Amino acid sequence: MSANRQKTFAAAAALAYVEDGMTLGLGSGSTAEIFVRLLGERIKDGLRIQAVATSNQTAELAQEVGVPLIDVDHVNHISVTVDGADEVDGHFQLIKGGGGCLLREKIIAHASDLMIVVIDESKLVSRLGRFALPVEVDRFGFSITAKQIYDVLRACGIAKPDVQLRRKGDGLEPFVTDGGHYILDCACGAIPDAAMVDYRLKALPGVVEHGLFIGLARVVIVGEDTEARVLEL
Ligand SMILES: O=C(CO)[C@H](O)[C@H](O)COP(=O)(O)O
Repeated sequence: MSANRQKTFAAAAALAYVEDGMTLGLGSGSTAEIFVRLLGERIKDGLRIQAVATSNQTAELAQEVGVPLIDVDHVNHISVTVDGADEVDGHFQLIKGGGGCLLREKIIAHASDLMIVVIDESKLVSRLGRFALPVEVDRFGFSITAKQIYDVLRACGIAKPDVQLRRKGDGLEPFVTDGGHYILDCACGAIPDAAMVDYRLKALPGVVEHGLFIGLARVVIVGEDTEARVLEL
């Protein structure tokens, strides 16, 4: 069955958490985009909400489908954020950033009363690390930072980390985030202690943010072939 169908079940189930008058955080990526489109339909039917977007791409889509956006610096309170993920483990720890939006996604998730993650079944893992961990870094001295990240990952028990600068589709130019930073994709294989990696990466001066989301998600909605399964912490 298609991942797209599963993503649609998950995104549709997240609408049950949306109430009139809320300010929502809108995640990024294909599953979050399905949610934004469904939200746009609800708004046409009379739902009244406002939203902040976690990427320029999501902001453009929200405008296209009629979801009212508010400037992030004019937001007092975010009730619910709905976002996708690249991996989710049994403790609701996530790897995010496959789309390169992890910094804004983490800022908004952290500021929200509730983060809901919407995924297809393929994203559930017993241990994080099969998906390369994205780390957003300042462009200045990124090669130095890459070496430091390698050393941190080794010190965290990852035997052979592979740290690669993310490039655009053409493979020539580095990928640049909405915030103007580079992404280093760190293939780890498996991450034995995600909390330690989180702590030690954040201590590096060149690291702006990384894609480990720990202690943020409280609801995970897994799209399956015929329905969505709602997991709550
Ligand atoms: O973290 C993200 C973007 O930075 C996305 O949420 C993540 O990559 C999942 O995307 P998709 O729903 O397309 O599989």
